[in-house]
Amino acid sequence: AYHNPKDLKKFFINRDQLVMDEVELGSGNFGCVKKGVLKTTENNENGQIDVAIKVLKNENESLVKDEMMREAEIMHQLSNAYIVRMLGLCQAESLMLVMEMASAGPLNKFLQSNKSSVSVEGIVRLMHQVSMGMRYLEEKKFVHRDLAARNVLLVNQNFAKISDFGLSKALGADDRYYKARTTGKWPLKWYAPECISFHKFSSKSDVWSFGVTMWEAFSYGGKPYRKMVGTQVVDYIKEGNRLERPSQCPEQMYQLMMDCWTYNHEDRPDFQQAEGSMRTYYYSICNQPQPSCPCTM
Ligand SMILES: CS(=O)(=O)c1ccc(Nc2nc(N[C@H]3CCCC[C@@H]3N)nc3cc[nH]c(=O)c23)cc1
Repeated sequence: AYHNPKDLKKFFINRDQLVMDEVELGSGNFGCVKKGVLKTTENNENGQIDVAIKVLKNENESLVKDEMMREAEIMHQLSNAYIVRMLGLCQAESLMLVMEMASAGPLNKFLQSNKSSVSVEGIVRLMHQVSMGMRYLEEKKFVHRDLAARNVLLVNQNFAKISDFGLSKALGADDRYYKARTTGKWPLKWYAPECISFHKFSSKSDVWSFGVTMWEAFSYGGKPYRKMVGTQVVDYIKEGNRLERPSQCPEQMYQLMMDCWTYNHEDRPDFQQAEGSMRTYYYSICNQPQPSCPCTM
């Protein structure tokens, strides 16, 4: 179970501050994510913030509740422009995780329905933002363990944020990886070989997932390894095969993806290197002068 729940105490929101829509934004095996509004009284100004509320379905299971508390504890330690923020927890009809709203939703869905209006340069910008968020996680020694286009959310078509920390782990100060004791419902198509063979998760395995997420983005929300199931992908990769270059994907971006899919994690780039490659390429193609921080679009 999580420790020091009192740290999260000041993050508890009382139920009458929340107005929940019936609209369901998405769902997973934990429950669902709903649209809502958080009423605030910042410096006695009555305001309200759009929020996304993660609601547990079978609340009674303390296991699921513990998992959400651990997710909250991780998000509580993160503060970065390219990572979805947690606003607080609410214990009411069920336990709820109140998060920042990214109203354009998951990257894969957005690209599937906006192929014509998002340029390759726009995708490079979004994936550079994801690499900056992941570089921050790497520096803070957190492993995400579920990086995929479905878990990259868009504020708008120029601004991406990493979400869904349900599988994330904080590494010990001198740990180089997290060792999972049991396997779960794992997104095998996004997992590096060492995750599947040895259950070892590190920022280097997140780099592998970043490569698959890049492939999804440059395929405008395409599904990776279309004709295969997860276990077939393991052999496909072992034999040296990799996802093919999406038709719109620039050579340099495909080269970076291939580097992210280096079989041996020691020879894979880390996010400091991957972010540097993304930044160099992005600045080389975008024609407008660079604002100090790309998120001030
Ligand atoms: C374009 S849309 O109206 O379909 C739409 C869909 C989803 C969202 N937003 C979110 N979705 C989801 N969906 C989860 C649901 C469970 C599977 C993984 C998804 N990332 N998690 C979060 C979390 C924090 N903040 C969010 O805004 C958020 C916004 C709009």
